[in-house]
Amino acid sequence: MVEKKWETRVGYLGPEASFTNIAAKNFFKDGWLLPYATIPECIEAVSLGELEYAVVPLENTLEGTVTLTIDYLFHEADLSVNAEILSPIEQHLMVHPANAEDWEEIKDVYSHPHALAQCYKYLFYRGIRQHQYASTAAAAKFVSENKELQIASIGNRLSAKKYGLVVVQENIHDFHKNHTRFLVLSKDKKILDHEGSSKTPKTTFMLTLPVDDRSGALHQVLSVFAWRRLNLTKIESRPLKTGLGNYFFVLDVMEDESHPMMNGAVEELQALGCKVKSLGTYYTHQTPSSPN
Ligand SMILES: O=C(O)C(=O)Cc1ccccc1
Repeated sequence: MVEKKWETRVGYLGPEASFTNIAAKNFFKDGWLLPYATIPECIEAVSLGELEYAVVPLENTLEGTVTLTIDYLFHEADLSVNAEILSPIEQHLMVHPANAEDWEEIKDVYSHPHALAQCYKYLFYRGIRQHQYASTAAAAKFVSENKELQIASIGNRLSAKKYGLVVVQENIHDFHKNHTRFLVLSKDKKILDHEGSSKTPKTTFMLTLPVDDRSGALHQVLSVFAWRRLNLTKIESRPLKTGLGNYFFVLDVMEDESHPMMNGAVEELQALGCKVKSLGTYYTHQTPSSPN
């Protein structure tokens, strides 16, 4: 492969034509985009210095957090968020052209767990079995290579085109307001400003509560933000993996981490006995719906 030294190396959850690929292409118009088979491999490539940036899915309106991403960022990696990309998501059912006529007979469908979950009602009422794949595009590729299995995949129109599949049912996601939030990650704390980005700073914190298990600890954490009028747009708990009842929290705050109120909030949280880590401040970039 010819090395394109002058370009920014950007990894994404691949293969080509995944939703993540479309989001990454929209944000890094001149980047050298490199597909990775899994989210951890993509994140790891940034940690190892093989890539400057990784683009990975974080959260979806219908199915919530991509736990693999958030858990890997907490437990395994030390990266910062430089931007978030919001993309409208439409899920289509696609099959190999050889199975297009009898597509209604198909009983097995492959896709990323979040894509399957976004179409839960559609699949459930038709008695279709779900099979998880690392990404929607990887599932489309698998379907294209296995026409004798009479299977379908769920994903975007570009992946159908790329892997030679036929869309047999459009927009099968259960709710219409379907968006996915992708993160742009790197080793450095910085805001990647993009033409058309929101310019509204958002900061993501990860924190653990004091170890003494005192009652009202989470209430104290929330009040640190509340009295400073720092607006939280998300709080989520995830297992610390050290025992039942032990969690870390992810908080999104609509402010720049260098703001004096944010410095004060972090200091107060530490004084309460919390361990706090900021993943950095970033802007939001919205993309149009998936290309055809
Ligand atoms: O990028 C993809 O294609 C993925 O499989 C992750 C995903 C799944 C569902 C919606 C958006 C991204």
